[in-house]
Amino acid sequence: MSNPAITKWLEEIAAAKAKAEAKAKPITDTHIDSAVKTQQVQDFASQGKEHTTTSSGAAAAATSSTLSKSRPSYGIITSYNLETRKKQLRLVLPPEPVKPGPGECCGNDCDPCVNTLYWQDLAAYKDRVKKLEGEYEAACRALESELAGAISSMTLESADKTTTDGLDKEDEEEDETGLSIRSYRPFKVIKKRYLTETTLLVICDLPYPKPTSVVTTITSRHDDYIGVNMFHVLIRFKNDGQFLTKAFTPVDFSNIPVRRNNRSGAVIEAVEHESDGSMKGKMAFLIKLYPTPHVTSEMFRRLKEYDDVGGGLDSSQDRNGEGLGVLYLRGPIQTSRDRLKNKELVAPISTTAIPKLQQKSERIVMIAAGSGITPMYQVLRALHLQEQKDTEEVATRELDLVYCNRTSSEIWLHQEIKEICSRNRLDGLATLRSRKVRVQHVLSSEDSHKHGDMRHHHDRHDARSNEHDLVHTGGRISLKLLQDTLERNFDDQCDGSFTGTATAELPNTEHLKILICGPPSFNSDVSEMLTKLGYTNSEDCEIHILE
Ligand SMILES: Cc1cc2nc3c(=O)[nH]c(=O)nc-3n(C[C@H](O)[C@H](O)[C@H](O)COP(=O)(O)OP(=O)(O)OC[C@H]3O[C@@H](n4cnc5c(N)ncnc54)[C@H](O)[C@@H]3O)c2cc1C
Repeated sequence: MSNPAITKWLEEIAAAKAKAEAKAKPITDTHIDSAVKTQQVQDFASQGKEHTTTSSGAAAAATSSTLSKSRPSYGIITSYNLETRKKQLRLVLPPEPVKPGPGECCGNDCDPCVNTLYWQDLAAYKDRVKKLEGEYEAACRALESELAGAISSMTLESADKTTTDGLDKEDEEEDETGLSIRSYRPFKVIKKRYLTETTLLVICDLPYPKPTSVVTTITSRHDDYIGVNMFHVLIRFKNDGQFLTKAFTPVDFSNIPVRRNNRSGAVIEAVEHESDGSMKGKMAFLIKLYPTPHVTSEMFRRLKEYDDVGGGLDSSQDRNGEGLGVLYLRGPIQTSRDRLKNKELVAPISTTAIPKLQQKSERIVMIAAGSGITPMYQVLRALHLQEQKDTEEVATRELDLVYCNRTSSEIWLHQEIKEICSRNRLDGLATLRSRKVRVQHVLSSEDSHKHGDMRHHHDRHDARSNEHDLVHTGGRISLKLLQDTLERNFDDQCDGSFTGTATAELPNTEHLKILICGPPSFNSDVSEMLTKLGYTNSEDCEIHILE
């Protein structure tokens, strides 16, 4: 004969278990990529120890009625002890956050930095533990007073709530693209291709963030700050047990119009040719490879495409350390320097400065070297998207790109930049038609015979479009070149659309934004030159060094 009281207890426990499992299911079946799910669980499991406290009854003999074992559960766990035939409560504390190890901070003063995240997590963890302990004490007291009778549904409710609350909150904070700003997650490498000996294209299986999540501000004419659109992603490797963290700026190849008869040299061609469009809109990185020994380059050389590795996705942290088909990413992130400027600039622009700035024509001068083109490309893409949405007449806008490399074979995104800067409509897509665009290439080690002995060699001139690729050979970026660019001192090879002044004085109707991105020595050289030329941060001139 079964004891009706025990039967009732067991029924209540089964009901509570079913309820908890039903609650757990949507979390386990979240939209996040399976790789991400595994990593989440693994993160929890590996990043701290679970602390358990048991109340009432022999814990060893207890048959626990907890949440699904497929996910970690924290909080007050209710179980039924078959030996003592008594209900018991157990407090399972969440894992304590783990202090970032050496190499987990990339040193670029990111926001948020892993160390900041750790201290925030630790403070939140302490609060959570304090709260849980308080609730546990209250639940134990309630249990003692209720021990003779049926379990209070209130207590169970509270236990369930405590157990899932924290996780629900974390889930709400998930970025819908699958990238997380707080933790590293593994993503499959779906394409690895050497574009040249020193340039590697890596595409991961996650969408490039949607314009709404990263480039919203540029779509509003009221927010004139270009910098908010630029972001990078941290890639973390594990090498010989040590973390190696580096920043990379993703490139977006979705909706780039590439002329069918003019595709040579285009990165997008390398991608689309082989993938039937399946790579479009994915997170792509262009990686500059340095000669051996260079640890970061070596990690990328060892990386494989996921399909070549085979087997199921193993989210082990060592997987990418072994060069297998997974990259651990965290982002999107802005550099702190950029962020500070955002704070400084957004406030005045969003209030009284708006009408004033709107009257001014906008000019952007981008000065890049090597892999420093990637954030500039983000700006070009953002402007391109903006123009696709713009239906109204726009104020006069000008854009200059000065791109420095050693040789023409090292130019990244050459064709893409040409296409995006074209005034023509291609495949039904508007490009930067409303801007006057000039692209200048500075090739320090280019064979001077190739382009003749010219400082300003006019490589291409098409009066029907905005494409004016000027090529300067046989020298690095100079004061003269910068001055000519900023003052629009171009010779008559241009189509006449640049008719600016010949003095360093800015026309008071113009708002100038200068963006600089290259190696540290390049950034400081260009900054010094700008100062010499009289260009400093002011109401009419913003200088952004992206580092
Ligand atoms: C916000 C941000 C975005 C970035 N985006 C990109 C990007 O999109 N693509 C990209 O490729 N990089 C990008 N970088 C640079 C990247 O993060 C690395 O810094 C770069 O790959 C150099 O690697 P490292 O820091 O390990 O080099 P380090 O070993 O610290 O060397 C620093 C520099 O020394 C030189 N050097 C070192 N070893 C050698 C060698 N063997 N031969 C020749 N020169 C050498 C190189 O100029 C190198 O950059 C970005 C950096 C930042 C901060």
